[in-house]
Amino acid sequence: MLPQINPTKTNAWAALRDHSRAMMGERMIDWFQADPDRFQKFSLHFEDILLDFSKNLITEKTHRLLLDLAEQCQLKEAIDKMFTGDKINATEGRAVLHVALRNRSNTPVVVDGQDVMPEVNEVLARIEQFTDKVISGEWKGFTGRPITDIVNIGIGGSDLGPVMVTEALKPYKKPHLNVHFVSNVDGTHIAEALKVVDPETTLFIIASKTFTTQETMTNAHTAREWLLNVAQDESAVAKHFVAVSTNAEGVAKFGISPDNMFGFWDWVGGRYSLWSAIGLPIACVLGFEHFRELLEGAHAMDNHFRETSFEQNLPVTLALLGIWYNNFYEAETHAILPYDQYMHRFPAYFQQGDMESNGKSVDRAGHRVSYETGPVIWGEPGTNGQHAFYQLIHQGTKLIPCDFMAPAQSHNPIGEHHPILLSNFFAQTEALMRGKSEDEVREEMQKAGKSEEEIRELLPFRVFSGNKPTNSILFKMLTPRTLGSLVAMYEHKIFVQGVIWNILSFDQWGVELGKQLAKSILPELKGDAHVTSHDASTNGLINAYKAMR
Ligand SMILES: O=P(O)(O)OC[C@H]1O[C@@H](O)[C@H](O)[C@@H](O)[C@@H]1O
Repeated sequence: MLPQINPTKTNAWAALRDHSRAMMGERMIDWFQADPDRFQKFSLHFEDILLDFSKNLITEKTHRLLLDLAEQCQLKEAIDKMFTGDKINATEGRAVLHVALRNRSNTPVVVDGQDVMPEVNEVLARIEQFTDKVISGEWKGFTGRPITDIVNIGIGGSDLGPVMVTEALKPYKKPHLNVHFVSNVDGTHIAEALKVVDPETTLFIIASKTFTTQETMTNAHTAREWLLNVAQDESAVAKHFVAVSTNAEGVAKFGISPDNMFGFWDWVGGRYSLWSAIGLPIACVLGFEHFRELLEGAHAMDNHFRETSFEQNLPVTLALLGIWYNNFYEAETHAILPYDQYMHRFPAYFQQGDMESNGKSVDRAGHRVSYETGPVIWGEPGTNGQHAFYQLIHQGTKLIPCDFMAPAQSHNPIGEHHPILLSNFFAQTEALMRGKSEDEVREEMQKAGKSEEEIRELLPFRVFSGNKPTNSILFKMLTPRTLGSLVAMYEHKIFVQGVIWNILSFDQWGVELGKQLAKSILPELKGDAHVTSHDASTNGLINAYKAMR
């Protein structure tokens, strides 16, 4: 169990509250002018990753107080508990050990008196054997042809991680294998996927921790029918379907033999599962060697997180900065803005990672919290975002802390593309920090020959207040290892924030109610009977649907 400390009752919180008041009106640009070492003081390195957090609304005092908060909330003890298999997912009575899945040092990790590493290694070895067979063409479909297409059927954590990683690491993809992802229960999703694949050469991976998820089971049955429609022989299922799950019974019931099942364990949370057999599509299309490098990168970040002082610790630093804005500046959202097209699903991945983890309003004792917890996470790749929503970040009324991420080297160094992309990456954080004063706008307009009247009219619209906080995360190149480290960095950031907010980050009861109600509504949609069992709005909508269909 994690310690239960109300963060608002700590001395550090009170000090931060006073300090935040004293900080009103302070400007980052002045701090940069006053201190030539600000960048050195507020930047950290980890392998090929540089985190520059100097463009934040913090002084050395703020930093110290935030570090005090981490100490006073017993973060160190909490980290040790996670890594040593304590059942910190209290409402489900489970350990939280995605770190064991990528524990490349292979040191024992004990849960309920048993080292989990032999089992972890065994599944990894099976993944390697299987992916080698698929990639080499040794694995054949029901007519003896090798696999050309992999369709992963899963949703939430059983989809978002593999989608994000296979997109991010596309340069490492095996050219003769295509991967498709079907998650939505909307028939359109599977229909469109099936249009472009051939039943003789398609392998379906049914990925579901529980193997009961309605969307996944519905899509899996549709895929099975589609295959059997052509194959006309039940034995084809074994050649075209494999499962990734913790539910062996459910998998067998679906008709997939245990030989074609890759297991994982209840101590792997859905949104932390890409490192487990849920990563099977990743290993299949990138090759096991690249999947292993991804795990190694994450493991290196795990070691950094566990062993480095909070002051030098990347995930802890990101987490504390997030708390600073969330709890002392009333920021409600946080943007993740990768300047890398391959990372286009990275913000969506951490929407689940962060919001499903820290979107909680009761503390670890079950009492309603009196302070803000997890922010809304959102974002799009740069530079697209610049031409869409950056207007609000620059000139809107809301404070939006942003993480800007970019690789120094592109996998596609075509012409001037990468320098242009990076010039935007650097320019945006500079613009957000500096802003543009009235004097600067006036001077610029005068130089452009504008009349005094024009200047007076337009000036307020052309001013940028600046002083907007950003982190810049610059890394050498988007390799499997670096991606593994970046993902683990954000996972640990989420963990640190959950610890400090005294909430439980590893359950997700909030997704249950809608599922329950949908189950009771589904039978009501059959037939023409007028529905009256709900509130007036829900009844009205269901009856309108029945009249329209
Ligand atoms: O892997 P499963 O069991 O099909 O679950 C998929 C998703 O189901 C959702 O209900 C959960 O909120 C997610 O955390 C989970 O990843």
